[in-house]
Amino acid sequence: MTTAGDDPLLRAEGLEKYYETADGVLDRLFGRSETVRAVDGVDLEIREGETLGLVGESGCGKTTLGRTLLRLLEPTGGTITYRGTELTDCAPSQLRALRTEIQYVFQNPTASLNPQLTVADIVGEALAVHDIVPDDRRDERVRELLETVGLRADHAARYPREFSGGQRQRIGIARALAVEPDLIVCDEPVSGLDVSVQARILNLLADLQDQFGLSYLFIAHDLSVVDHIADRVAVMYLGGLVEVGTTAEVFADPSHPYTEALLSAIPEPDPRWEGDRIVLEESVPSPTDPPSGCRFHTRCPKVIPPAAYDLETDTFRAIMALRSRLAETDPDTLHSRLDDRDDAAAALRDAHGIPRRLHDPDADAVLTDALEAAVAGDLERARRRLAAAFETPCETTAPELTAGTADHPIACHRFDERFAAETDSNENRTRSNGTRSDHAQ
Ligand SMILES: Nc1ncnc2c1ncn2[C@@H]1O[C@H](COP(=O)(O)OP(=O)(O)OP(=O)(O)O)[C@@H](O)[C@H]1O
Repeated sequence: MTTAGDDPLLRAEGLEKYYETADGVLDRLFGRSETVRAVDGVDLEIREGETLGLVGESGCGKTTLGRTLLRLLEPTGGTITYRGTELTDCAPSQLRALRTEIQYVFQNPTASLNPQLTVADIVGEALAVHDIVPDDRRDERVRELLETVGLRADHAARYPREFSGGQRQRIGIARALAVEPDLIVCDEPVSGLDVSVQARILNLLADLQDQFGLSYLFIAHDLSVVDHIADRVAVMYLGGLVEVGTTAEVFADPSHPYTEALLSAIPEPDPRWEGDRIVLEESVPSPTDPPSGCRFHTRCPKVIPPAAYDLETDTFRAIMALRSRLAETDPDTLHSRLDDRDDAAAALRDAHGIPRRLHDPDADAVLTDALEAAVAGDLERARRRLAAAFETPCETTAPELTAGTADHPIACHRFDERFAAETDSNENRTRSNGTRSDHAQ
């Protein structure tokens, strides 16, 4: 279906969409506004005739990216090029013309269809606005479109409320098709529908693609849906893409730890999937204050431990959790909780799942010193000691979507040669886990 190697149909480079949360002038005046970095430097290509799946947890910025690509939302940075024309520079009249070529199918068909209008009006409106067919042919064209999406021609006279969820989504698809687009952004088009209805809508989209040579950006949080429909998949985390590749490759051999975790969470994983189930702790951090370096490092099961110490990833993750707990803790609160405990330092280790003695004596000495400082009330020293000693490259350097291959790029230091030494020594530790474990000490 794809024509890899040709110029892409649409290309986004360094695309950004930041929201300002200030409600008005007063909020801005008193500095009560926050910047939500919903899409933060995305490079993306959609190729002619392909379906590109866009996946990620709720709040990662998928909808914002989809809508910004069409300039339904104004980008705050970066460029979007469609068939060689830069959308970000387009005058409104040119953009209106291009809108016939790129369409959007909304997640919630009920909310996106005006309940006051008949189906003929809803689908016909697009024909009229863009002057697609002469007025006297409009009704006929609406009836044809309804039949194309598997509805009956006589449904034209009815109102959206008279249809089921799946039928409403077909109306949304007919409306998008009316202007004879080349590219349709489908935003969770089957979520909320029964599984059997989902399958019928997905089949319809595939048939329409074959019939009209359409390209799709298919946004979904359900990876099994994407596995069925997408040629390639782009994985999004907290405003950025972390991995892009063919669906077959990404599903069979996910590289980014975030992709691995998403795939492992599918209720009935793909038979090609051979990894363990990975439970991601906590939810996606706020895009108003995203973590430094790799945004996923705070949740990453494979975060790279510092090269200076011989630490297993699990132990290092536990130390990171202690670090972030101490960074957030008020000194008085900590002191009052630990004050009357002789074993306060050991209790802090236990509470975070850190072994009473680390295998690496140097690492243990730093940790012991930091815990003693914390227990003595010198939280600042504890924080400094931990931050200086237990710093991961994942928190200091943001990975770019350049590791891996050109066709399967991955934004993860584990695939970046610059961090090969750290990654290799960590992999060796993990492999030798059977013979030695921090937790066995
Ligand atoms: N109009 C807005 N103003 C401020 N913040 C917004 C706005 N719209 C979305 N956001 C925030 O931007 C981030 C990305 O939201 P977005 O809806 O694009 O994510 P998503 O991956 O599509 O999530 P979902 O699957 O839940 O729709 C979220 O933190 C969201 O709260």
